[in-house]
Amino acid sequence: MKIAVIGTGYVGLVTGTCLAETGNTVICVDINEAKVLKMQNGEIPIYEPGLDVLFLRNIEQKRLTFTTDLALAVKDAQIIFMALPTPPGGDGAADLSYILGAAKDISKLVTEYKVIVNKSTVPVGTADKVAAVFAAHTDIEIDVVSNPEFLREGVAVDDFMKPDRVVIGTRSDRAKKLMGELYGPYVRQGNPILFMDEKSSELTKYAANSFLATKITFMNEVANLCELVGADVDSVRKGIGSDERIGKRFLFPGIGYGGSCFPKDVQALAKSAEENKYDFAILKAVMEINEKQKTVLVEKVAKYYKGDLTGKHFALWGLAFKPETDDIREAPALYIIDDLVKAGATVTVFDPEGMANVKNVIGDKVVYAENQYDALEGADALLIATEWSVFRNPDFDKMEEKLVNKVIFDGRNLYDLNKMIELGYYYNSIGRKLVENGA
Ligand SMILES: NC(=O)C1=CN([C@@H]2O[C@H](COP(=O)(O)OP(=O)(O)OC[C@H]3O[C@@H](n4cnc5c(N)ncnc54)[C@H](O)[C@@H]3O)[C@@H](O)[C@H]2O)C=CC1
Ligand SMILES: O=C(O)[C@H]1O[C@H](OP(=O)(O)OP(=O)(O)OC[C@H]2O[C@@H](n3ccc(=O)[nH]c3=O)[C@H](O)[C@@H]2O)[C@H](O)[C@@H](O)[C@@H]1O
Repeated sequence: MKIAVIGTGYVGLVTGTCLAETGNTVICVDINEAKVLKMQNGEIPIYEPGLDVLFLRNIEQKRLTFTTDLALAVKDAQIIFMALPTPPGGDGAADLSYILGAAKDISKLVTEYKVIVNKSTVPVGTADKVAAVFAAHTDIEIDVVSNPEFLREGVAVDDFMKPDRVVIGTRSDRAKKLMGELYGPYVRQGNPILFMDEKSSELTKYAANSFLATKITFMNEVANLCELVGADVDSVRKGIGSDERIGKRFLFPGIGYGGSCFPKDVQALAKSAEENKYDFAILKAVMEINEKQKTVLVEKVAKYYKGDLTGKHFALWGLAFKPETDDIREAPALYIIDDLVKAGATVTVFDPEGMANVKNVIGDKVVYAENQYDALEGADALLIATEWSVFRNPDFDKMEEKLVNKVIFDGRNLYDLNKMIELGYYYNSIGRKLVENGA
């Protein structure tokens, strides 16, 4: 099939590349000229494991092309995907200006039937709004379909190629048929395509993200309680996760959920409820608790230094909001840096992929180390904000040579408590026993 994808961010580029991989001809459009030029030259603009191989192969086989020319992309496309930003507006509701603006631009270019697919995360009713934009500018028949994306950064290719489910919101049989054909290759293992109406599809996306954010938040609360009562959150996590009704995944406590989606989507769903005069109380609690959770690591640090961090120097491992991505949007590490610097401390950071993006945002607020061990040079303590694999089994001898004190504040529970006792560390993690003085 001939496909156009508008927006080549984390979702658009993965969507375009993976659709090309199953034999479709895909043209991707972006307004960022520098980015498009890069991609035309075979350079991938984001770090996403496994995507580079597919990206290059499909460019080489001429199934995947890039342009800034919307008219060129729209011309032959049977299906047009919009994978555009939906950031929070001033009031927390999703800002639809990218979507509605692109819809208007596309509506002026269509000359025959097309399926317009909204892949961005958008509030209930957006498909109707997009359809209204088209109706205002063209008489050509189109169908607007809601097809939310559930991929996770870091494993996006796998999530797209083998999705748990594909959700397609449309009441048009013609659009249903085309979308069903397009997604056929991705559901061969029996994972379902769930057809539903547009509104249910739009709400499914927000409900999924908000449910997952709630699950994490619940565990963060359990972890905080574990510390107070002397229980171990790892044991509790396994204890409840073995119950299939609860499930093992997304039960890891930490320093608050971050990223470009959970924070904005929970907020947008709460706003949507409010607009419909519904008090979605649990979402308000989730947001409030998550704000608090972002501060727990620095609070532990402050307590250890009796409230005075002036002149202290810290190493921070992990900047990306999660491992295996260079995405730093709403990364807990950024809040930690802010709090430490405000308290008069200095920070040296290391992240395998997120350093360039952080430098663009906060410049020389911190020192950037060449590798994880250099980051420890002269540090009073190490803080861990992201669970990259390279941090899981480090060379503790090397660490000891560089760290001024054997002190670790771990926001991701990477190390075994007995090992920390054996190595003689002060080790403060989330929801687990505090290790100090070899016990
Ligand atoms: N990042 C993720 O893991 C996921 C994101 N989503 C949703 O997908 C949507 C897109 O998210 P991301 O890919 O993360 O965004 P992004 O910010 O990474 O990418 C958006 C891209 O759209 C381009 N763009 C902006 N206006 C344009 C226009 N008028 N024409 C062409 N290109 C334009 C930007 O230059 C940028 O390259 C959002 O609604 C998000 O909530 C859904 C599932 C996963
Ligand atoms: O709509 C989106 O953008 C996407 O949002 C999340 O994906 P993503 O943000 O890439 O990453 P997750 O793995 O979900 O992690 C989100 C945040 O939750 C945190 N988290 C996750 C799992 C866990 O057990 N504990 C925990 O604190 C992570 O550290 C991270 O800060 C969802 O998992 C995807 O299904 C969805 O498509």
